[in-house]
Amino acid sequence: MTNFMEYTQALAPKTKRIALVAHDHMKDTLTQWCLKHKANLAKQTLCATGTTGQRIKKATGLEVAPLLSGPMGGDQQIGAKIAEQTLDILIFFWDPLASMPHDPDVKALLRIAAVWNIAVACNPTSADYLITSSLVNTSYDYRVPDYSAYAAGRE
Ligand SMILES: O=C(CO)COP(=O)(O)O
Repeated sequence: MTNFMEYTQALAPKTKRIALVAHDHMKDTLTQWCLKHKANLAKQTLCATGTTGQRIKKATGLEVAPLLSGPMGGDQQIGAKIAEQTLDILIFFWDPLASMPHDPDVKALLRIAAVWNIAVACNPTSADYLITSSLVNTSYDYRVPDYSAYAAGRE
């Protein structure tokens, strides 16, 4: 298995670290989206949950660091990267028309992405806007929220 941290450290600081995830009915959509933005994505550091990553790799030839399959803990692995501040962007085409056995993991991933103020896109239109943003290919450093006042208020 390729080490995502090694990728991250070896690449230029402008490179954004992006996680790609799609539920089964959305995998074709994400694969098409990756083909459309292949040139841009090739400049970034990519990781993906198991099955999603295999599909993207096969369709695009992009280098994608593999994680576990979503229901087996892949969503949680991505959540851990966000909490450790080693991920900048989450592209997650979750399925709005199906329930998932690992729904708590899906919800936890979206929650932790909001907590750490990372960029998230959940559909192709938002993902188009995000990946074509001038911020993607700069060393723009997003602000990590300060929740100390909130924590103090709860004591
Ligand atoms: O279930 C997923 C995200 O919640 C995606 O997992 P796979 O990429 O392994 O299908």
